Amino acid sequence: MKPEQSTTGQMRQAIALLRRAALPDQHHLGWAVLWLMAAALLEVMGPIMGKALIDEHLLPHHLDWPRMAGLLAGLVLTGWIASGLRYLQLVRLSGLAMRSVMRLREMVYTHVLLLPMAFFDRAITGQLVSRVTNDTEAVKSLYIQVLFVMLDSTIVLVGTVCAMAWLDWRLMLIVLALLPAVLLIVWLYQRWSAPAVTRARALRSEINGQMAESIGGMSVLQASNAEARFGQRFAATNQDHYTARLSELRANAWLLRPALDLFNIILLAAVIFMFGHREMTAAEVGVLYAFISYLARVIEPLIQITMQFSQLQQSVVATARVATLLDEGAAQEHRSRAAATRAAANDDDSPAVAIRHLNFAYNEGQPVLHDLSLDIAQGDFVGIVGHTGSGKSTLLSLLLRFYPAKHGSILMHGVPLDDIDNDRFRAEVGLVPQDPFLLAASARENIDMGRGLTQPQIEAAARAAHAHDFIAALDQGYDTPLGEGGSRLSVGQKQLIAIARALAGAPRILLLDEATSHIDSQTEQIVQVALDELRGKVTVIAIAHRLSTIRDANRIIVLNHGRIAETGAHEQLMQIDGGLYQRLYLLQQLAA
Ligand SMILES: Nc1ncnc2c1ncn2[C@@H]1O[C@H](COP(=O)(O)OP(=O)(O)OP(=O)(O)O)[C@@H](O)[C@H]1O
Repeated sequence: MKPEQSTTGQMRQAIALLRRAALPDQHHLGWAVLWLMAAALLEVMGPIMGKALIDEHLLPHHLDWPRMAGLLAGLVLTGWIASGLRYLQLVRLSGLAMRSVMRLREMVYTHVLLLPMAFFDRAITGQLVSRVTNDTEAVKSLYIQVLFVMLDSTIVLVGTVCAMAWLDWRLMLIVLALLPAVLLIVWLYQRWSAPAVTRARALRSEINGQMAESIGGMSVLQASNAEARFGQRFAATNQDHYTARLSELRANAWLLRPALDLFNIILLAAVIFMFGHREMTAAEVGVLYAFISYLARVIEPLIQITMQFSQLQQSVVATARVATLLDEGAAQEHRSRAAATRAAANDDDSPAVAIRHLNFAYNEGQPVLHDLSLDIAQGDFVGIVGHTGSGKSTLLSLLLRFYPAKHGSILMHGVPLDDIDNDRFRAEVGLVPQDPFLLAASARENIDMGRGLTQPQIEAAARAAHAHDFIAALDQGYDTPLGEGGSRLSVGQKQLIAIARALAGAPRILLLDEATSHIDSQTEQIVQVALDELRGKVTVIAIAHRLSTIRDANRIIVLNHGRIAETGAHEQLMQIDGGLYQRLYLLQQLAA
């Protein structure tokens, strides 16, 4: 991920992203501001009507009943309409916020799907998931808690101060002069409670982390009889979280509320004192009433605005993190170069794979592959072996276009890899990974992978992978849910489904990345038979730690420190006395 930005940079990023996410709903924002202003105006009018009722009718005993009833009705109605408007705006903004979160999540997820493999070498899964779930959720609080509350409070504050100034500007100045004390109280509260808030938040993630870790490693945990220890660890973290939350609440109960209540009384006393100092005329009693009504409306918005600052900070940081992720460059887009692709599709003579002087390094100055050149004929079965770290998976990743081959070239059926458009490339090249990634879905869905294949196509692929019999024997056949990660199947069965999935796309080239490492010998034999049946029809390139898997390959490439050390069929390589392959083979025989 990119380095952290400055606060202004983050703010700019967050605002740009918010605008992008809320673009289709922009008119709602305009209306929200308008209605909030109307609500504030109505609220400010209430005490003015109260003042008129006291000063013009009650004190002078001028009992003009129709006008008094009108003022009273106005008092009730303005308050009622104002709270109605505020509620409607909250609903409108909540809708906008939730739609923005939905759009953002979609944007982030689809973007992550397009990121190059090099990104995932650096990324931490938990953090990425958190970007899609928690950080996008922070956008909602940015709209509702921060924007709504701040906007609402500012409008009410400005409106109230204006009304106070209209009633008695000197009194208004006194109230304004005392208000910074509210800011001081809230600032002190935030300083006092901030460590507890941060700690509570960190402990909440810790609780989630412990839970996820325990569920993920349940078999190891139970097998090691570690339930009690993990339970104690969890209880301790839970207790810490409780304590942190408690100190947060204590700061609120002991400092914030009492101090603000006290301040409210001081302000009230100051206003009454000022009135006492003047010769109070009957007309001023109404002003006193209006001022007292306004006091609460001045203090509450100020508290709200100040309290939102820390939330604003957190939301901006989270939103900026999402923006940074969206700024990550997507993988190179491979557009259709139709002419080249078509020409190659008809070129039956060119090798399935031609590698020319290929050099590769993940990190500059640390080469992994050195000047590799290799031709693989169509329909060949080629095995790649070598010590751990010799570059086998790297070569496969380059063949799969997970990383761009910057030095040297790779051609498939005569076309440079970069010139084949994405859909065609993914249809032509199938992959069976070491870890057969299965969805928590049915066997059919796991083979289909959303390609919309027909049942005969799925069944044919399953038969070719020798997976049909065990799938058909499941209680609901192809529709049997396989459980999370295929938990209802054995490792070997999962691998056969992964092979069926790769074959279902009718690839011209099939890549196997240590597909037999974790399976039993019996399933390995099934895989061998399946591969044998593909001979001549599909080009198979298989990395194998288990040399028995590729023993029958037409050709075996032995890699050593990123270079081709030996190449030939099994029998030929076994003839090389002291050769790398011979040693690897004999070692495995000894171990067996
Ligand atoms: N994503 C990566 N980023 C940086 N270096 C990497 C990355 N993947 C592999 N390497 C390095 O490249 C070298 C070759 O690794 P590679 O995985 O290709 O070897 P391998 O022959 O497939 O090994 P194994 O049999 O253990 O899977 C190793 O030194 C490894 O540390």
